[in-house]
Amino acid sequence: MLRATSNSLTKASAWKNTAIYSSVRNYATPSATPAPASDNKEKPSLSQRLGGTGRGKIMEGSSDPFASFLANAKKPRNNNNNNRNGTFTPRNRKPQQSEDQFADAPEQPKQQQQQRPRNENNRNNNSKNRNNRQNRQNEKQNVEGAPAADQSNTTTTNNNKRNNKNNRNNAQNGGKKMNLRRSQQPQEIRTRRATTFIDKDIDWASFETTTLSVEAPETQVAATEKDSDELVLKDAQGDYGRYISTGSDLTWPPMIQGETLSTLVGSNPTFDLQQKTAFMAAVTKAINVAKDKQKYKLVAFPEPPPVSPEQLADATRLFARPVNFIQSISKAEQAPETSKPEVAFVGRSNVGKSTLINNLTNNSRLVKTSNRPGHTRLLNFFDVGRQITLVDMPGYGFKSKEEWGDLILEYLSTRKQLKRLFMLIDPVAGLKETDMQLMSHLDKQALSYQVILTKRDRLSKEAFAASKAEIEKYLVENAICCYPQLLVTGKQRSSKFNDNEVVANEMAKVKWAIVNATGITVHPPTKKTIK
Ligand SMILES: Nc1nc2c(ncn2[C@@H]2O[C@H](COP(=O)(O)OP(=O)(O)OP(=O)(O)O)[C@@H](O)[C@H]2O)c(=O)[nH]1
Ligand SMILES: [Mg+2]
Repeated sequence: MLRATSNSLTKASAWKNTAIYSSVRNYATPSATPAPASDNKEKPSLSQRLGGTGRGKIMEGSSDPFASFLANAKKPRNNNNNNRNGTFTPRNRKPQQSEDQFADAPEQPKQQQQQRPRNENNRNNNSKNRNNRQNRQNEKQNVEGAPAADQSNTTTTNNNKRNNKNNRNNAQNGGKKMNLRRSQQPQEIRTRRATTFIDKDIDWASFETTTLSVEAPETQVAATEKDSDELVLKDAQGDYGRYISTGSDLTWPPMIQGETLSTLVGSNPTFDLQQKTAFMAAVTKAINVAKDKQKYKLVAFPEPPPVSPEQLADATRLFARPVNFIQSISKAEQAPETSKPEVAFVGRSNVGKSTLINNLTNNSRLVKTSNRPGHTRLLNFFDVGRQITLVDMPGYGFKSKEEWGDLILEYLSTRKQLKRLFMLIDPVAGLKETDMQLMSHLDKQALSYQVILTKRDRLSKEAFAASKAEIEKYLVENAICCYPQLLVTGKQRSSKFNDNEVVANEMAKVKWAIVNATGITVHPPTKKTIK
């Protein structure tokens, strides 16, 4: 078991041994060793540096991310082996860890066995198929991240089509059903050591160095109309929308907590220095014009307006359009180059991410699902109606692997097309430590996310309401970039708990939330569809 409380480990060193730390270190806070808290007190605050009066807060226990960003912004980032500090860090090298830290993680040989062929179709095809060589070649391409869609161009026979279908499934599931000889497997796969990406045994909260809080709307002091006008951040509609992305229909409240934003902006590497500087200058100005600075705090989350029948119809129309698998990737830089807005689904393994994508698109065969946790192993991209992209992700927590966590975090940190992350939570299990840890990470990265409660059909009305209330309470008290409205999904089936009509309505709301997050206008129906 992973023991963060082990005497041999200090808290700080345990934190450094985690995947999320190493990812944050590489993408968010370039300095390898955070400066001690005492050092930070000496520095001028962020808003002071920007000409303000010093409300910008220096993060305790780590270097100011904005300062780090300034220091390192010009340095080219090498994705291979060199980190931003110019120090050599082999990509697969693990952070130092004590021998027993990942003692529960299965060693690699077991993993290799899992990746040996288990696909009935594949095996049959391989024994009978005269196009074995082509089949193997296709599989190899899959492993290397080649888009499955491209492979369909090469199909000429039925056998080949079957092979491609298998290969596509292989691609989506991380090559799990590969029929490669050991010597053909990429070195990277063979040498990996299985472990979980965020482990529940770690007391993550104790490693927090920054406290970001949200005040409930009732406790806020109303601004005068003039102040409000001055405080409105017009820039929010532009490049900075992502920091406070709430969808096109929402009006963001006039005041924003400068401390929170300075932390968020500073730690988000997606925007360039110029953008950050301009944005922070605007925030600093907004904070400074407030008459009583102590009273002006973040105005929590905006309330979402009710969804109109027309909006629901628009969303339903979009998801009735053709859906195509685009590509599976094992490295963030392989992500398809598309300008379409994107939403991604993240959550613990087995929470129902892949199933939700199937339900949304009404195609139960689009993504492979399984009651075995850890089924999806790559990021899978799907085009919906040529307007938006959906991304299915591997799960974290039970049966997850460190490299999947790295892949997810790298994708989240670098993908500009990403408009909102949908975070799935199973209300039967409730919020887990790993969920909270990810939320905290997203808050620091200023990535907006919305919670979807899955498996509604597995709980009675009362039990579901209780679980939902508990999760909502946590979000209100802790989450920052979380969209205020919780969504719900469940299987359409007759069970003593289930109300199919309610579940169908909820699904329409999820569809609308996606349309809203991406900010698209759904194309009107064509003449053909009107007939
Ligand atoms: N009853 C019920 N079962 C569900 C629901 N959604 C998913 N499941 C089941 O939960 C299991 C896991 O579903 P997946 O969609 O594969 O879960 P995942 O989050 O993609 O899992 P990984 O790929 O392993 O991370 C499957 O057996 C699904 O049938 C739901 O809303 N209700
Ligand atoms: Mg899945």
